[in-house]
Amino acid sequence: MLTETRIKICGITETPDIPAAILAGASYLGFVFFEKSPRNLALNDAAFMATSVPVGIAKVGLTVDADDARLDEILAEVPLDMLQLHGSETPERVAAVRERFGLPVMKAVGIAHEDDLSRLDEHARAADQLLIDAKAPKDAPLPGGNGLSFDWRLIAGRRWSVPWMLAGGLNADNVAEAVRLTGATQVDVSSGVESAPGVKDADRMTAFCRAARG
Ligand SMILES: O=C(O)c1ccccc1NCC(=O)[C@H](O)[C@H](O)COP(=O)(O)O
Repeated sequence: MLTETRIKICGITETPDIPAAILAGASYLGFVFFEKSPRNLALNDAAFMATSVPVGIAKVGLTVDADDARLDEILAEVPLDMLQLHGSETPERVAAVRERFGLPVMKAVGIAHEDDLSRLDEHARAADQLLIDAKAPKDAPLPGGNGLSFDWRLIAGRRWSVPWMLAGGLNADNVAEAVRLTGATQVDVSSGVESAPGVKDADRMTAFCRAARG
């Protein structure tokens, strides 16, 4: 059976990005709560934006090594459907966040070499979904959203016990090949659909979704 590729557009920063991303074909929208990011959202802005997301489109809150107090603060204001943990959270921390906040958790795992793959297995035991991303270089300003890809052959033919999403440096020109090589049924993009860091571009979102679905 053919399944349509599900798409997450991460780093939504403006309210008009929401209908543009949904019209393009996104099923998940990512809201970044990380101060160092050009896509960081103030809680009141995110809360306002969340009101314009229709039911059926998942609002994903991205945090980096956030403690319980920070997650409490975010969730008190912003009605999210899923948390994306994009720092160095352990499987134990992932399990604790699921338990305490009662939301599905997607754990981002950075891949650069074969050695990194064991972390996917460990996190598959704790998280609801995996987000398989490029490992950020040591001197990168951000732990994700850098527009860098990894060698997709590292995960070709591999499967995990939970749903997973391919991320890292995807764009309209390479996503079809990435899906073909890895067998991903879900993909995530941020920089590849921007005209500048933090500025989403409607035409790029449309081209990306079209290419992802072949
Ligand atoms: O987008 C950010 O600014 C960001 C900051 C801190 C951690 C993660 C961040 N973004 C993650 C993503 O947007 C995606 O989930 C993924 O890394 C793909 O990003 P890109 O390579 O830019 O498509």
